[in-house]
Amino acid sequence: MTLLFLKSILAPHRGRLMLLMAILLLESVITLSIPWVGGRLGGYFFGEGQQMGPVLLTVAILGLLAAGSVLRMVSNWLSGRTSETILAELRSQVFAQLQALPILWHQGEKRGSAIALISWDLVRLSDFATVTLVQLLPLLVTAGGACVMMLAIDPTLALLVPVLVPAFFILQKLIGRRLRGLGTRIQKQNAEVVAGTEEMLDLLPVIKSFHAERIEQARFDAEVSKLKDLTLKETRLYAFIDPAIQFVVSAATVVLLVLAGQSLRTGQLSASEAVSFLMYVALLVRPVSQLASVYGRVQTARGTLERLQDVMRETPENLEYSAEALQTAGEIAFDHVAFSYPGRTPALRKLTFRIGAGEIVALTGANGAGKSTAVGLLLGLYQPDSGRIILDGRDIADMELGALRRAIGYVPQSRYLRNATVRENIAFGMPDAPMEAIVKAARIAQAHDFVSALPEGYETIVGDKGVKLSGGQQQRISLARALLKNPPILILDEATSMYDLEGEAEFVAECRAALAGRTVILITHRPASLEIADRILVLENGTIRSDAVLKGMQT
Ligand SMILES: Nc1ncnc2c1ncn2[C@@H]1O[C@H](COP(=O)(O)OP(=O)(O)OP(=O)(O)O)[C@@H](O)[C@H]1O
Repeated sequence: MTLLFLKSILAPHRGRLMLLMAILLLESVITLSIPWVGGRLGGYFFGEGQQMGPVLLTVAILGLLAAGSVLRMVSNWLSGRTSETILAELRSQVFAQLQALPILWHQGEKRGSAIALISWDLVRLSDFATVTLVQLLPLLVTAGGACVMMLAIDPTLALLVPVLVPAFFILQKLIGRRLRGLGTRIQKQNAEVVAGTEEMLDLLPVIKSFHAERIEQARFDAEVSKLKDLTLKETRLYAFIDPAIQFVVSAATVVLLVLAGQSLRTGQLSASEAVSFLMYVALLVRPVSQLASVYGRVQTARGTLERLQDVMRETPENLEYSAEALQTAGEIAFDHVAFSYPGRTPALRKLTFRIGAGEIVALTGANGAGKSTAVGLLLGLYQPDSGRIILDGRDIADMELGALRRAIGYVPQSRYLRNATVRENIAFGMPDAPMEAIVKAARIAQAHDFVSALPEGYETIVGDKGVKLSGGQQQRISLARALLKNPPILILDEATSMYDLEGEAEFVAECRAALAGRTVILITHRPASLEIADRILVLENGTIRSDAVLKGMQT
């Protein structure tokens, strides 16, 4: 299962990986030929007659070594390049998938795990593919080739094989069993550490004001300590693998040395064969040790692959849309809509109301009454458990999600600003918006005056999440952003809750003209904002408590 998934990830890079493997295989063949030539040279010094003279043999060895080095340079470069390409592609795919996954999926996820996946886990995975996986066959060829050559030189070596192979296998099994699962646990714990850091940065003003640094530090240190313990477990295993394998291989080397010495003494082996044999023994040590760590790395990579697979196999939202689908008059109807968040009591209960095209409706009610949830359903962020939401006579479930969202301008309760200029924040999702339109939207949202007074006006950087602006200023920019989109439907979720009274009054005064011809849902508790509305819908406990038409307002 994981193997198939790995295959699908690597499929686009098969050509490069194959080329890399071919170069490594060639390098293995060259490596394998060196002891053979070395044997001839050694034999010469022991007085054996050789077809080639010592100079030629030395040149041949140097030539082979140089060719090996050149191949290694090429393979290093190609492996690095392929690794970076795979990493960039995987990061892009995971980012796209994370953006397309429903909000509810993200809410069910551990904080920080997505960041850990993109920043850390994927690096391990691309390294695994381009180093560990690609090296596997060349390593086997080098190790196997050395064994075959040794067997050809001295078949008594065959006696060792039944002893060594099971020993190696048992060692691998023992370690592999322990490493399995450890990779996944390390990956999860790493996500906790990332999440802790992220949360601390988010909460820093609160942490400082509550003087909670020590408590937060202790909480973070506990997570780091857990990660350290897990990583140490892994390090201990790797620390054990290498020397253990080295010991097995060295012990075998000693036995082989004795066998070779014995054979040389009895004349079964010629001097050149003995030298070649010893060089093959020496050659065997590195690939066998590396093969041992390949096994460990496979086990840890499995954890990362499973995590990646979990994310990638989730069904993303379909955000494709055609331009024509954007046309809407803006008549909205909720028809017996029910919805519960996972594991919670119903947030909406048979919610039924209608908003005419071009109407301005205030949605009000106590905290937790379900106002934001209703809006979330209209935006297609969540799907109703039962009932229908109808836009211009069509169930939104049958509409293209992208088209639906393009038709709605939404100012959420939280102010989502990015660390960019005021202009870029207002032109969010519309990077080519003309400056006049940006200024016009800012004027209606009562943002223009304060923005103009900023040191660099519309080019002023607002800081992370808009931290260099006041709450009300951030809110004005969020509102300007939604107005710039010029959507047929506008949803303002407490969009003016942080406006000062004057700013709100000015917005309200300009609002009627600015919002004319649009369907507007205002979620608000503020009397001034309620004044803009043609109708007030009061929500209580997930359903409509009252639906009042404000006659005086209908002009
Ligand atoms: N992501 C969520 N997961 C689980 N429950 C949620 C989630 N968001 C809201 N709820 C619950 O759903 C109910 C409705 O919440 P909602 O945010 O829609 O209320 P609201 O009317 O917008 O409140 P407020 O005036 O405080 O903004 C509440 O009981 C709330 O606890």
